Amino acid sequence: MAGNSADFDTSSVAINRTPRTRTLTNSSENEPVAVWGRHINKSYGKLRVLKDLDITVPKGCIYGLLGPSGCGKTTLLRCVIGRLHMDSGHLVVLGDRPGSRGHKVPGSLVGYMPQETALFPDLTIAETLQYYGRLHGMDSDHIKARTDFLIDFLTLPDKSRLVGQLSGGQMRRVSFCVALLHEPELLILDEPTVGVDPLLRERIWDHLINITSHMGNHTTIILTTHYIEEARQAGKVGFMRNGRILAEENPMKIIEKFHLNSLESVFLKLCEADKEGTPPDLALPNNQFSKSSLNDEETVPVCNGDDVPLLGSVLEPTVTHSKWACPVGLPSGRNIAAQFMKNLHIMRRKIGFLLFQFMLPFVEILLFCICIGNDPFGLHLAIVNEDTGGLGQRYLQALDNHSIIQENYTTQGYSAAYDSVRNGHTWGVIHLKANFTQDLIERFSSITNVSDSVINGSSVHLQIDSTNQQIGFLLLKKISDAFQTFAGEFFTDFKLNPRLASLPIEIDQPVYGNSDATFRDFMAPGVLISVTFFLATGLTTLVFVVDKKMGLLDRCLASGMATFEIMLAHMFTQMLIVVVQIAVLLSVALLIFKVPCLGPLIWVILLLFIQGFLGMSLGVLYSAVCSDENSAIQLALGSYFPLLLISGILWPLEAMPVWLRIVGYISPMTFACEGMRCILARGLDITFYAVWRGYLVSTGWCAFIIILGGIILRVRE
Ligand SMILES: Nc1ncnc2c1ncn2[C@@H]1O[C@H](COP(=O)(O)OP(=O)(O)OP(=O)(O)O)[C@@H](O)[C@H]1O
Repeated sequence: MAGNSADFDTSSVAINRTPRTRTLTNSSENEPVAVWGRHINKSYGKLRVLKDLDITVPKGCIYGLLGPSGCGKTTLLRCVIGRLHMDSGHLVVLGDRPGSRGHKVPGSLVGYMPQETALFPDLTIAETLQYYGRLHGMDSDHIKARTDFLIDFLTLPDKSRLVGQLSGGQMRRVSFCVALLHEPELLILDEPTVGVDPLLRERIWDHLINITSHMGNHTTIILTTHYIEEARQAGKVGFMRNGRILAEENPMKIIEKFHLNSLESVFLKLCEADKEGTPPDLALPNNQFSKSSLNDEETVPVCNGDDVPLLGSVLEPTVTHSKWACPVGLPSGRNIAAQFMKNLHIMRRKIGFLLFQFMLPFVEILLFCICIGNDPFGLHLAIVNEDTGGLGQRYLQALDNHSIIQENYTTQGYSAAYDSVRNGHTWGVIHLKANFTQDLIERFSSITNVSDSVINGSSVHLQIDSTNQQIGFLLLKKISDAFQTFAGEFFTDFKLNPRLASLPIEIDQPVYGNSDATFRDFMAPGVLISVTFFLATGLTTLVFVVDKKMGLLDRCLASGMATFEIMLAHMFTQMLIVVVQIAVLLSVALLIFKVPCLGPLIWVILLLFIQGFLGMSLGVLYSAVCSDENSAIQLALGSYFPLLLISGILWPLEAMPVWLRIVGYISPMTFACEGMRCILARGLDITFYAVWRGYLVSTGWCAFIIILGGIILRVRE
């Protein structure tokens, strides 16, 4: 690669420019440099992990990063691949700052093998490599050839085996394959030989030496290892302690310099010297970029080529919060497609989960249609009929026998009937007094001169248990309906107009809906919206949480994917499930239970589709906010009921206090629910304000939540 490049002389460094990367060279030896870092600082909260660290990794070299557990090796590597942002310092990787716009670090210039396995257990080995190959823009033939080679080289089992069924060591080797797959210029391997048998470890080292020595300076490798002596095979080792690199040198040279016989002894010696605060006579040999040399003249070297001045921009002042320096670019179709295909493979393996997802809306809407909206029936009422004239009995015969089961307490008396209500055996008492017939005749015949006692004696006396409002309403309605029927017949007998028995209120045909509308008709639009919304939320609530925990998210991002692309791909995949869920919901509600749909079905489907998308966005937001499954599930469950209550789905919004109504109006489902009600029950289409407002607000919420989720994910990275 270097051979193809045009050289630029600088006062302190030489820069080679190639189509893939810009190369920084160490001026004293004219040695091209792959990674160059100075004064790197990084803290996690109050914990200072990297402390003014310097590192120089020559191109085409194997660099062994050695140090005790917790000294900051992984943190440094994650800074190098652009997955962590330094608090301050200068870092140049393959000619530019990691994470800078257009630079494929993180991305295809790097192959990253993290410490944890970070593989999708539901993919086969071949699918795993195919996924990462696609992310790196490799064509199918190339991916296949590399897959066959790597499987053979790392003695992996058949490529159709599921990753989740491999042993720990085999998984680590697959993880190693992923890093090697696209033959990147920089390989970052965090403990590549852990859990690998000595024979294979030797082969791995041979391969690493092979790819660094037989391809010019094309490939540079930085690796960490706990087997300190295996790093003798590296071209350069860096001894790290307490967030600093104590020394960098060729392993054999450093052993010689200290007159010791192992790297371990050298490291001990360096640590002792560091503890005593007297650095051994070794500090960063041949390093022209050491702290002392970072004076003004050298930090901004002049580029005398006619191309982009490189180091001037590279060595800008301290980098802080560079995550804001590179705003989200346009999502890449290739990345989204790769992620989408990967998600489809995983989904295919989870048939049980899929069936469950399709059964859920079926069961929910079925139960709703069966359980909600029907009139209660078989309600026991205690009857005390002391009337002997016959009209009392005639009235009781007018009662709806399906709704009310009459229990005769006439002989036991009123107090026994009352006790039956108190004991919960009946819902109320109907009491007809002894003179009911005579008093009623007098009431109707001498309407101008009726005494209170006649009115009292001719009334149906009712005492009910009103703890259940719906049952109370129904009993009152049935008992008064029965009276009107009975009185109408009574008037007919006397050749009078039966309508005299009715209240003097004429109820005409409703403008919208019908006079026998049920509570189900009121709730159905909201239930369709809320079931779609919450099922979709459930689908995505855990996606990032699980990926984050397993290190999968980190690896995808290190491969050049943007969080936004992962989000979109997840939503596209889950949308397939949501579409089926909507189909199930509508089929059951409209076809089986004949929930009225007077408006165009297409608008119903579209509104549910948007609500599904909105639900998924909310799930993604929960997933972005939470770092473990428990908190994500708690958040999703905790928000379910409040959202349902303030959206006017269970009870009209008009019944809420005004201040809460405002909250209700801005909640994500309220206007959608209103819009849905207008389409289903009123037969309106999208040209009506109450309908298009539902689409507009839902779409606005989608955009807001996706952007917020994207920002939170990016900040939390
Ligand atoms: N995300 C994080 N938040 C807070 N502290 C962290 C985080 N990641 C790492 N640390 C802390 O930073 C220090 C350095 O961690 P790091 O993983 O870089 O060490 P390491 O040298 O790679 O260790 P090992 O060899 O065991 O992997 C440790 O004390 C670790 O607990």
